[in-house]
Amino acid sequence: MTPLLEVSGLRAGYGQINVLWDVDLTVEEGKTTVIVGPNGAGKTTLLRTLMGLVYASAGSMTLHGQTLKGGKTWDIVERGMVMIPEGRMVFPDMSVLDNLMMGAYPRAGRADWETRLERVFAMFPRLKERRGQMAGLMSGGEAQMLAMGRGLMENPQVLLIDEPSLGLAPVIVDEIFTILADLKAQGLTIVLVEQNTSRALHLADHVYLMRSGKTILSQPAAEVDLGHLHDLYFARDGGSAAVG
Ligand SMILES: Nc1ncnc2c1ncn2[C@@H]1O[C@H](COP(=O)(O)OP(=O)(O)OP(=O)(O)O)[C@@H](O)[C@H]1O
Repeated sequence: MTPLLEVSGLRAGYGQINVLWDVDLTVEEGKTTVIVGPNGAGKTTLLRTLMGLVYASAGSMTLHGQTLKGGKTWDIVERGMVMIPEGRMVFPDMSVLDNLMMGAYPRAGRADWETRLERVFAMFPRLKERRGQMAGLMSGGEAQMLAMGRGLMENPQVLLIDEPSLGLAPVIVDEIFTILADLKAQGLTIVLVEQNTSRALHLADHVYLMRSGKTILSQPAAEVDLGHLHDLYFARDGGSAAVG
């Protein structure tokens, strides 16, 4: 069976700086793929390249067997792939409800948006309570939930989510991971970038470790030896970016 998302020999970067070096990644439908790796390994760059936000200079990336290369972000969202970026990028001067409705603008998000809004409110009751509040006034955890809710309003088949637990209190992290587990149980395909390795491993079907712009380990989650993963994670080596 063709994987839902397949990346092979991917190179990408910013201007003259190459960050990703021959990255390979296979994401099976309905599975949760977790990407871990130290700061600067290129995890965010990989997600941004998949979404057409960073230029891919070599290699291939396909969604449902069709190339993503050269695709516009808007079109990639229409094709069912949605990214929830790191840093809870919400529109601070818009209400919670208007932020959520931004997710209903792409064509993929327009059909049945009322049903999806109800589902998002059921998943995140706090967003329902605060639907009239300006998003800029929300706590970090609420803003993360809003960013996730907006992504879900886009009706994704594949959800790319970048460090959702970053800087949040443990109790909020628990909530976020419970929601991710629910989404997984509903059959959503998830690609999760996370520094909280042990939490992420509980959710994962497959794990990739990235270092210095390369995927240096690819393993079914059930086979991952956490000690070995940590050794690879913290091993000393050179920098992550090079002029290429
Ligand atoms: N807009 C940019 N312009 C130039 N270099 C960038 C840009 N964004 C990221 N980089 C560089 O690309 C490399 C990989 O960064 P990236 O954010 O992808 O790593 P990461 O694994 O997601 O790290 P973190 O866990 O800290 O978020 C870093 O060396 C970073 O400085």
